[in-house]
Amino acid sequence: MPSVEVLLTRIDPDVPLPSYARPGDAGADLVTTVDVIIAPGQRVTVGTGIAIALPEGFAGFVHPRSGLAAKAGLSVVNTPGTIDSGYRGEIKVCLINHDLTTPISLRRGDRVAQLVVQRVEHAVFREVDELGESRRGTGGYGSTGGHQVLTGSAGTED
Ligand SMILES: O=c1ccn([C@H]2C[C@H](O)[C@@H](COP(=O)(O)OP(=O)(O)OP(=O)(O)O)O2)c(=O)[nH]1
Ligand SMILES: [Mg+2]
Repeated sequence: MPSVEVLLTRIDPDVPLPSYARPGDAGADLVTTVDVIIAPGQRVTVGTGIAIALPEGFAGFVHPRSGLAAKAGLSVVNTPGTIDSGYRGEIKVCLINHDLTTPISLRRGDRVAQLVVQRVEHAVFREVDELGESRRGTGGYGSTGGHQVLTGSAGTED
């Protein structure tokens, strides 16, 4: 796995640094600095205890962890959260409990999300009269099929 040095300071000196659980992992796990109970449907923003300085041309993306998502319904409201290279504040995670009935109890130090560091580029937006043709054209939102239409539909019509 290629690597990039990311400068880091600990806002909270007692929480572990972000770490990759396995050698090929894309995401470094982030912990909550606070104990919190998230009621069904509720959201809460927690600190991770760290601040970073990403090199120019990189961004961090805060993703949920699939295990907690599947087992408990825990996710990130703005998934993935975007950490700009110029941001020097504490990385925070806006967690949500998607479970309809059961609260989620988190303890300080629990790994609640994961940070994926990626190269990014700025687009130079150039307005033109027409866009080039493509096989997909304007088709989207299920235009290729592959799913059953469920009852109680909400969303776009086809
Ligand atoms: O999950 C997240 C998302 C964002 N941030 C921090 C880092 C990011 O660089 C900054 C701004 O994020 P974003 O651009 O998504 O939020 P905004 O609502 O557009 O705020 P701003 O007006 O400050 O850009 O907030 C986090 O700590 N956690
Ligand atoms: Mg912004």
